[in-house]
Amino acid sequence: MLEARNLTKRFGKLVATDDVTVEFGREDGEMVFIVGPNGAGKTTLVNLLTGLLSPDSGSVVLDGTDIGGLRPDERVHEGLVRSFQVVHVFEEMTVRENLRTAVLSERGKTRSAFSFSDEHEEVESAVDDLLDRFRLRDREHEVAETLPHGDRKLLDVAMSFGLDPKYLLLDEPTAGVSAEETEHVIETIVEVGEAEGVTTVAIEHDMDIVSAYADRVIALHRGGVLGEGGPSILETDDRLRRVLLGVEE
Ligand SMILES: Nc1ncnc2c1ncn2[C@@H]1O[C@H](COP(=O)(O)OP(=O)(O)OP(=O)(O)O)[C@@H](O)[C@H]1O
Repeated sequence: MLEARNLTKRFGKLVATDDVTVEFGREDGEMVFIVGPNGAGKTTLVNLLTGLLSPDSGSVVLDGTDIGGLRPDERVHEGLVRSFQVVHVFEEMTVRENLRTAVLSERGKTRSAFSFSDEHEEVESAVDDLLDRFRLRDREHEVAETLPHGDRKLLDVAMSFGLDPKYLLLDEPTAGVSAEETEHVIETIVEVGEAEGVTTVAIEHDMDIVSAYADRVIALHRGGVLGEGGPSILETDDRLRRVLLGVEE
């Protein structure tokens, strides 16, 4: 279980995260969407969870342990992995080479336990697995910068996945992806998360996607939690609906 307990973050006078207490994670993983109008504090919350920002007060607790003292890279080793709104891939490397760097980085921890040839085989087979799961097999020898945006995004998420997350936090995975590719991208991410029991937490602005794929929705507004529940709250919670539509402050 990943928990935010009474997290507060201020930028000067602005309270970007206001006493937020939320939990993520079921035994078999879940798909959680964080929604809210521009400036609601969605990215700030993700940055606090992953350690890119330190809270002014409150704590981040992973499986019962306060991880506030851990750097972002140390949190990755604990299974807390994030990807950014802007794709972070090695542009001049092929899809396969990119995925290999992620798998090698994850294995850096255990490298001494393998002989070179065993390790080589295991790495390549982990890369094959990612290519298949993220439906990138046809593209494996293509250079990242030439990929359509949807596949670049999938490559980016696949690289995060190569780091063996228990919790995968995605900042707007469908941002900049064409309408035709959006469903393919989100469907693939949801499918892989479900198959591996990974809890995926995604910031999302497209309410059709949230309705279709969420196990749970957390709505933020002015830094605080406005509502939380199954995707039906998008219809049934009138205030929440109006805030998301931008017709109520
Ligand atoms: N580093 C910073 N310094 C000052 N203000 C910041 C900083 N980061 C975020 N903010 C402010 O904090 C508030 C919350 O920002 P945040 O990016 O978390 O919102 P968001 O819900 O992710 O918005 P969007 O949907 O537009 O990405 C905003 O008013 C933003 O301008």
